[in-house]
Amino acid sequence: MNLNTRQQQAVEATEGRVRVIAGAGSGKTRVLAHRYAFLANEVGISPGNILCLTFTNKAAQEMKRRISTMVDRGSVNDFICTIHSFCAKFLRKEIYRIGYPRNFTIIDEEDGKALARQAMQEFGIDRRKTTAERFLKSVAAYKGYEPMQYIQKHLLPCSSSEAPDATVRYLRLQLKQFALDYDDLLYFTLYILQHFDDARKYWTEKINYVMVDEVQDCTGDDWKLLHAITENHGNLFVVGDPDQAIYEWRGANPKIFVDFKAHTDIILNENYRSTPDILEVANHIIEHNHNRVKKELFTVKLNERQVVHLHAKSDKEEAAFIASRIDDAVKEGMGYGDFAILYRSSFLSRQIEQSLLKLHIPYSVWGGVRFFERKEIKDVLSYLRIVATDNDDLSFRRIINLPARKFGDASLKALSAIAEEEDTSLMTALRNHIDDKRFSKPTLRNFLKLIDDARARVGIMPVSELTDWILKESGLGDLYRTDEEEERLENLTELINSMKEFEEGRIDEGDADLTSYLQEIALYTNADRSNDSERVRMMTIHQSKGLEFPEVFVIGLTEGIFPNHRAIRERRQDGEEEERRLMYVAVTRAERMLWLCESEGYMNENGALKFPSRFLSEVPEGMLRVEGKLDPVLKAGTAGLVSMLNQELCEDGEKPWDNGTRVSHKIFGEGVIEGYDASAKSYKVRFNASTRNLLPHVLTRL
Ligand SMILES: Nc1ncnc2c1ncn2[C@@H]1O[C@H](COP(=O)(O)OP(=O)(O)OP(=O)(O)O)[C@@H](O)[C@H]1O
Repeated sequence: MNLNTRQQQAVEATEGRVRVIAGAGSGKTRVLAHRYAFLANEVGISPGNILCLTFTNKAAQEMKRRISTMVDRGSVNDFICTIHSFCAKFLRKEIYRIGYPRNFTIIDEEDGKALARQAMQEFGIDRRKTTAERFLKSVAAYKGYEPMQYIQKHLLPCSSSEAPDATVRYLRLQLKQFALDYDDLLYFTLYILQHFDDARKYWTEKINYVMVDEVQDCTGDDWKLLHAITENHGNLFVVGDPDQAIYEWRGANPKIFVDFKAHTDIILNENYRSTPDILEVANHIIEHNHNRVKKELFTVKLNERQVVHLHAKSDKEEAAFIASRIDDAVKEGMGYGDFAILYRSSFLSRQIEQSLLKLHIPYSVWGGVRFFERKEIKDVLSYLRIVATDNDDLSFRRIINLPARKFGDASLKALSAIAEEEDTSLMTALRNHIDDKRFSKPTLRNFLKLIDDARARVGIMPVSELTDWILKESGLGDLYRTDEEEERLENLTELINSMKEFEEGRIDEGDADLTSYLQEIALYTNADRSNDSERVRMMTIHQSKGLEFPEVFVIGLTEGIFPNHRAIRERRQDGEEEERRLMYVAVTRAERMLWLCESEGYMNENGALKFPSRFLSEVPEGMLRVEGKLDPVLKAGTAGLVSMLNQELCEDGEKPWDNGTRVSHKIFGEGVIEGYDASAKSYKVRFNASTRNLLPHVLTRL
């Protein structure tokens, strides 16, 4: 099977709780795929009883592809997916229990923002003060605080009122459309598992084996679901790498993985991806983290080219160097797809893009604007959503005047008032009041007819054909053709291609209907769809997770940018360590050649001089070949900047004790603080007989 002893052991450890701590490039994807095949082929478990969870949709597709080469075709099923898409599948079957229709909608971040804006506007929240994004964060915190209570209180259709504020209003808008965001998918699934015995019995008996990839990036709620779903059989196999935990800032909790009590523990530390030099750089950097499970990666591969520290005089020069290196290498026989350019923050891509364009090097930016978040894609999907259900007010608002139907703000306001009063959706209100003279226009009648005609075609036409039909009949296609934005038409063609792929994938299951498509698509991101084998790939390091490339450039390695000082200021040591893990992820993406790039100049943020990242100094002298003229003064500059930041954090962290705090001193006895001198960092302490100014280290707080 082409596995090493430990990998083999992991594959065959099928029963109970198994934890695999897998270093970068140590073959965890391979282990997961083989384990699935082992369960299906050797142990004889039906794939319908195995749940294999990946971090992204793209990873799920890749996993399916790998597994399909090892098992019968019928064995690759829908239970190889992300946690959120598992929840969507679960809810499609079970959500009726709490009064929701099976064709509930899933709202992504953009949809959420639109709802947020509406709620904020109604409650007069100034959008210059609170952005929709920030508002949504507070909603998420509200939900996450007591998810079960929040569902009962706000999201069950029978739920009763609470004095409305913007958050409550937002939740009502969600309920009105039966719309679930990503958090809700998880919470609703947990809710049903906890509150409906027969549902719990069915699912926990059905799922005999659960395997989870990238488990270090699971949140506490994800873990709750893993425990709930394995309650019956107890077979939970988790794979992850604490050194690659890069989503703590978003609520992931890698500590749960580190503390997980398994029946079987396996460590994979043989790396098959990178050359020894690259690994050594990675090992040296990650060693600087204190909170980690120590594991040293090794490889039997041979070195090819030394890792380079590229130092340029300006970011323009840095970009030009990279473009010309790629150009030369391609002339010597490498492919554009062999290169990846990784960065901490997306603004760093612009300069490189310009240089690549200059040399006519094909490239793609992953996640610039995510494919399914582009305007034209969302417009078409909104049409499809309205065809699927009248309840979707968001989609209605988006398309009712697209193309123009003489339905402006005033009409929308009038219709909204009616819908609110009658407690129906905008679409239903329009249907019921089409004879009202405010709405009785041929354009609007045509719109209703278009939607009804499309609805009659659902189930007869595949989704791809239906979409094509809507583009023609609605006039949307023409609109984009006159838009002069070539890209939009290309994207629409690509959307229809994606639908065809979806239909082909589902042909055996008879599950390629419009609702399933819309639910699936709501979970997609741009990274899920690109076929970039002939292009240089540019992406943030977060997006590079799980990928590998022969040659990698990590750009913008400037202290402050990477590690990002904002992250460190906000989360102190945790922030610094997560930045370092991000660096570790970046370095370990490279197979044969690695460039660590930075340049001189000034920071955008504050105009200060740029200095090389501390991560570069964490690699022992001589291990990196320096390209460019690196003045030793710059290194000293980095050290100065780091210590200044530490100093700042230290001072911030030492909040002085309040006046009145009781303390004791070896000689003077007990006393009470009466003041603090920030410049001397000393306290004024009153003792029985006198007052003294003393430094904190001689005082003990009582
Ligand atoms: N036993 C093996 N023999 C040969 N090659 C292997 C073996 N195991 C894994 N590989 C190869 O090593 C590379 C890394 O494997 P894989 O992508 O599964 O690693 P990973 O642990 O998921 O990495 P990361 O966590 O860094 O994303 C792949 O190219 C894979 O084919």
